[in-house]
Amino acid sequence: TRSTRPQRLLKAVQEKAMKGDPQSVISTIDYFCRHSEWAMNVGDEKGSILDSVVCEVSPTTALELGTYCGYSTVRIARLLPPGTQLITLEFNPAFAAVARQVIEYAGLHNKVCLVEGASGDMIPKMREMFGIKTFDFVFLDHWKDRYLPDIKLLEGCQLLRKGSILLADNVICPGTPEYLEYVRNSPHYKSMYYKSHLEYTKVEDGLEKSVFLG
Ligand SMILES: O=C(CSCCNC(=O)c1cc(-c2ccc(F)cc2)cc(O)c1O)c1ccc(O)c(O)c1
Ligand SMILES: [Mg+2]
Repeated sequence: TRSTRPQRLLKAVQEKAMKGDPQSVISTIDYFCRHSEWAMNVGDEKGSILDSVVCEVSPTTALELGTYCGYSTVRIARLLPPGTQLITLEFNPAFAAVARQVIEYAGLHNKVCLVEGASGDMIPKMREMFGIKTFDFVFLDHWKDRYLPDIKLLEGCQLLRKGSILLADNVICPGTPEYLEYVRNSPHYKSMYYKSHLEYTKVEDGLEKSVFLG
């Protein structure tokens, strides 16, 4: 049967990237998505903004919602010091299977814990599963209509603390209107928009960074 796009992306990584070298995994995926097949990774342009926010926050506990092929997982984990933990949640088992191999190929499996499941089910289990008190950093990149319910769930489960940083992908394209309206108008968040482009295209998109004020 025909291979899937994530499988073809993984093959490109295994054939062209340097094993154990996160930057070469990132560059290989970006090249594949620009020159072979577009894929919904955060990409290099928004990825640089993601890098700068991760470096600024230097989180000890981080959560990613929506792993896909593991591209942003590798981007985040490569910047985390030893002893820190990135938990990444993926709903789709086929995506998760590819992501595990991309993360492993980059040599970052000791910093990342990939959990398969729906965010709505898994977020309430985070504390008991991982001994997490609160998340310093959350990257939202999963189903766009899950962004708002999931941050309300994070608040409800006391998994955010004063100063926790949320960074949301695709707030323009495909768009997350309810989420944007909430974080930009809620007294519990201070929000700012980083204008950019949809990965590998000239279409406008951007990242929204929101600080939880408690
Ligand atoms: O990860 C998933 C599956 S949905 C993939 C989300 N991402 C997108 O849909 C996505 C889409 C586009 C895009 C596609 C076509 C266009 F024409 C334009 C833009 C770009 C992106 O950057 C994206 O991130 C998940 C679901 C539930 C869970 O509870 C969970 O934990 C995870
Ligand atoms: Mg995205």
